Amino acid sequence: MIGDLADVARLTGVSKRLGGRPVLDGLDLGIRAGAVTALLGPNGAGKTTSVSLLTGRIAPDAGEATLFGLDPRRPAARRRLGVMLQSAGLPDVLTIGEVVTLQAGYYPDPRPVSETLALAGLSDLAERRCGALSGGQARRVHYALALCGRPDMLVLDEPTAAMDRASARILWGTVRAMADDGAAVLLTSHDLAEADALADRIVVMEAGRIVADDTPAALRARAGGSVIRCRTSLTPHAVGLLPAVREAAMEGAELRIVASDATVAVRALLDTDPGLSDLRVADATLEDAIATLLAPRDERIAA
Ligand SMILES: Nc1ncnc2c1ncn2[C@@H]1O[C@H](COP(=O)(O)OP(=O)(O)OP(=O)(O)O)[C@@H](O)[C@H]1O
Repeated sequence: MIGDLADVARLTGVSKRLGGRPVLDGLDLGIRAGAVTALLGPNGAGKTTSVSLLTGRIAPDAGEATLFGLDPRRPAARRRLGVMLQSAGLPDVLTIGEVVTLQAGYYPDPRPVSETLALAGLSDLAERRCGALSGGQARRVHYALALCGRPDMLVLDEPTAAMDRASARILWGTVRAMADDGAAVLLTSHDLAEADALADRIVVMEAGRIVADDTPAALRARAGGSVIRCRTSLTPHAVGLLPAVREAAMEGAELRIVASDATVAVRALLDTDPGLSDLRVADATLEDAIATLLAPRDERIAA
């Protein structure tokens, strides 16, 4: 909630143009302490731009960005921030232990290097040169660099993108522990299973606006009970009028239907289109909920 005292970072009425086009227009977003907030949305929605504004990498054209109550570009604010970006280089000739030691030296109260390496799952790789790392190992080093200063706010941009599931689970566990310890964590991800597993709160952006801001459970509940997929000659509009159908939209060549009662909806579908094929029914997931939120308006028929 905007104005919440527990917000450690905040965008208030922020507008930003990039390349001559409006990217954000009057955006309000507060990031809370002690919680993991996931920023989700399709490519180009404005997630990275929002993160760049909150972390002081760019300044708003209008409105205000604050970090710990200060302009995010102020060193006093940035010292309390740990950031893991998608694209950042590492010095090839230094070892992992050396880059972490170097980075920790910039902070007033850093973690011991051995603790940082352990949290990032890098204890066995401390002597390895950064030029000889796999993509997933390099991501773990970036994670170590983000958390070595014991930050009050941790910003993770697609943190597990190149990681295997085991490394991702280590990261999720330590991120959760830091949030439980009081840190504000802001995460962007295209991995909805990651967001569902980790986030206390999910903010969905589309075209520079916030279209949902809720807990994962509340978002899932919004998608309804079940999702039905099938091939049918019926239009989404016709299916939207059937009993128990909440929404219907094309997804490639298939029709995707959100139903409050799958049995009632399936019976009506089969009665109306005996030629219907490839029928599948599943519980609604977070991915379904977000697909529903982001479906093009003219394809989405609410019953
Ligand atoms: N430096 C720039 N110059 C011009 N346009 C830009 C610049 N940076 C971003 N944009 C545009 O701003 C919009 C939002 O970009 P942004 O990177 O914030 O999206 P995103 O939600 O992070 O996307 P992704 O999921 O692809 O990372 C896009 O249309 C993008 O093309």
